[in-house]
Amino acid sequence: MMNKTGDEPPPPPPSGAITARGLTVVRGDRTVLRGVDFTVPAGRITGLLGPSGCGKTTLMRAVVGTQAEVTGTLDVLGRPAGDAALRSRIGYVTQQPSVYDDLTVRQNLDYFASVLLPGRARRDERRAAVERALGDVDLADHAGHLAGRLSGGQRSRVSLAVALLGAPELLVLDEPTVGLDPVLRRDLWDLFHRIAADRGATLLVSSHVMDEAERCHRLLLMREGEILAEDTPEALRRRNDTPTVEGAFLRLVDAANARAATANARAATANRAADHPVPAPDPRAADHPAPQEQP
Ligand SMILES: Nc1ncnc2c1ncn2[C@@H]1O[C@H](COP(=O)(O)OP(=O)(O)OP(=O)(O)O)[C@@H](O)[C@H]1O
Repeated sequence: MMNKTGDEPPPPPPSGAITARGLTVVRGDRTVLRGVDFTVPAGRITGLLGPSGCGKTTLMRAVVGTQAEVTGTLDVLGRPAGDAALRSRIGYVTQQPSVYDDLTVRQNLDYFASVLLPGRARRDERRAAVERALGDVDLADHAGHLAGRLSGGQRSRVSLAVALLGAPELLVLDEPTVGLDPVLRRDLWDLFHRIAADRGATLLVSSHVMDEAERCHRLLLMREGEILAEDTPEALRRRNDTPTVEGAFLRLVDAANARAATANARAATANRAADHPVPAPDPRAADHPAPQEQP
């Protein structure tokens, strides 16, 4: 209830950059996310890990506000997900690099900067944003190269540079390292860490490669539309008594499967009982009570 006298302080903002409670998403006839709860802390790199099809992209789309049929509570940077005020505060890189192959790296950035920071009055701001983004992703030396002639890793970095143009507080990166060789993957992860450390930005990065888990400050482990666990890699390894996050994930999957099997067995027993109910007592029996057992 609002306090009309204004003598009560406003509620504190949620502690995480992202807080989800009972988040549910239906796509077509499928419930893809099933009432999930999670928190993404500010200024850290959170890895969203799980097998293909478990709902990582759907969760990210809900966070950036492009997903329909979302229910539950989802706060992003202190506002409800999808709020118009969040648009310039979030950078989103989809799985498909969204760059124009027939433009140079700089032309791509100039174009997206003109959409993000329109108008003559902002020309200097645009130039500065483009230079900063080129430097952030270490592509200043390739600014004049056609995007279509770049390697996969360089194209990924152009997509990332586009997302960095508006200096977003939250970066949502959907499988940014997929298809890259180990050296390029390591370089990109180093870049993510620099962005988090230098800018204090929050990163939510999805992957289905478990060894990338070790590079994150914190993890959300997903499976079949549910969050199996959220914690640091170290805590997940320790708690599940395994040397790798992959081992922890497999143990959590086994435990979830065992719980599901128990629940299914209980439901089957209840259904059988419903199909073969115990007959109601015959009211006539009350007139002729069964003989009592004698001690
Ligand atoms: N437009 C859609 N309509 C109906 N179902 C969809 C749609 N898009 C995705 N799905 C389903 O939602 C589920 C989750 O998909 P999602 O893309 O979120 O998974 P993911 O974990 O990101 O997978 P990947 O790692 O392969 O990208 C999948 O079973 C998929 O078939």
